Amino acid sequence: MIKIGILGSTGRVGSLLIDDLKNDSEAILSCVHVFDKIEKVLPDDTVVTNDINILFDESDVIIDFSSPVATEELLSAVVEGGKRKALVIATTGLSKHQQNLLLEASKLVPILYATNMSLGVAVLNKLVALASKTLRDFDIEIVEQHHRYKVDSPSGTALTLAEHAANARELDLDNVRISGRDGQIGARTKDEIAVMALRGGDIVGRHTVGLYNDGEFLELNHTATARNTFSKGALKVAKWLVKKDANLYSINDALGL
Ligand SMILES: NC(=O)C1=CN([C@@H]2O[C@H](COP(=O)(O)OP(=O)(O)OC[C@H]3O[C@@H](n4cnc5c(N)ncnc54)[C@H](OP(=O)(O)O)[C@@H]3O)[C@@H](O)[C@H]2O)C=CC1
Ligand SMILES: O=C(O)C1=N[C@H](C(=O)O)C[C@H](O)C1
Repeated sequence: MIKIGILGSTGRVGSLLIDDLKNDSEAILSCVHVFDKIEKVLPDDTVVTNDINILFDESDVIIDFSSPVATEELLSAVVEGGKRKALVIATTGLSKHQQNLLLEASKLVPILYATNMSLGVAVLNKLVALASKTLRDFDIEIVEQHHRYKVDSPSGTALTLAEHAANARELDLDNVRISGRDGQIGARTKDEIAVMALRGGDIVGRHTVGLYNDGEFLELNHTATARNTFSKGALKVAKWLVKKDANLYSINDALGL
C-alpha cells in the first residue's frame, strides 16, 4: 500500500482527500499534518502531527492542498532539511521565490505541480494553446469564478490558462497580462490578455477563456461541479508519481496527455 501524507488536512480539499482514502485499494492515509487541530475522525494508526519532518518520515508521497507559507516549509524540508519523498503540490498563489524553491526541490525529489487537478482543465489548457495560436488575431480574455472563501486571485488555473495562451503566441505573460479595467483606459491593445476574477457563494471553480474577433467569438469553459474532482485527481497522480525519479512533472505527464 502506498502511504499518503496530507498537508492541509483540515481544509476544504484536504478533508475530502481523507474521505477518498478510506475506500482506496492501493493507498492508505498514513499521516496528516495539522496546523492547529483536526475534528475529523481518522482511520486507526494515522499519525497526526504539526511537525513537517514527521510528515515526511511517515509518508511515501505527500499531497499538499494548503497555503503558500506551508508549501514553502514543505519545499524547504527538501532543499535545506534533506528530506526525500515524492510531492504532489496543488497549492496556488505561490510567489516567485516559492516557485524557484519548487524548481530547486524538483532536482532532489519527484514533484508534480498542478494548479488544477481535474482532467477537464488539463485538456482545456491544450485547447487554449491550439485556439490561441490558430486564431492569432482574436482578443483573449479570461474570467474565473470561485467561492467567497478563496484567498488568492486570480486563480492558479486562470494563470496557467493565460500562460498557455501567451506561450502559444510567443508572448511573455508578464508583459501582456492585465487584471483590471477602470476609468479612461483607452482602447484595448492587440496582445493584452485580461485575467479577471469573480468571487461569490459556493462556486467550486469556473474558468472561461474567450477568444473574440469581429463577427465571431469562441468561448471555452470548464466548470468544476464537485470539489472532490480535485482530491480524486491528486490521489490519482500521487500513485503515478511515487515511483518516479526526481524531476518536475506536469499533470499531463501523469495523465499521458
Ligand atoms: N490544484 C488544484 O486542483 C486545487 C488547488 N487548490 C488550492 O489548494 C489550496 C487549499 O485550498 P482549500 O482546501 O480550499 O483551502 P482551505 O483554506 O480550506 O485549507 C487550507 C489548509 O491549509 C492549512 N494551512 C494553512 N496555513 C498553514 C500553515 N502555515 N501551515 C500548515 N498548514 C496550513 C489549513 O489549516 P487550518 O485549517 O488549521 O487553517 C487548512 O488545512 C489553495 O491554495 C487552493 O487554491 C484548491 C482546489 C483545487
Ligand atoms: O481555491 C480553490 O477552490 C481552487 N483553486 C485552484 C486555483 O486557484 O486554480 C483550482 C480550482 O479552481 C479551485
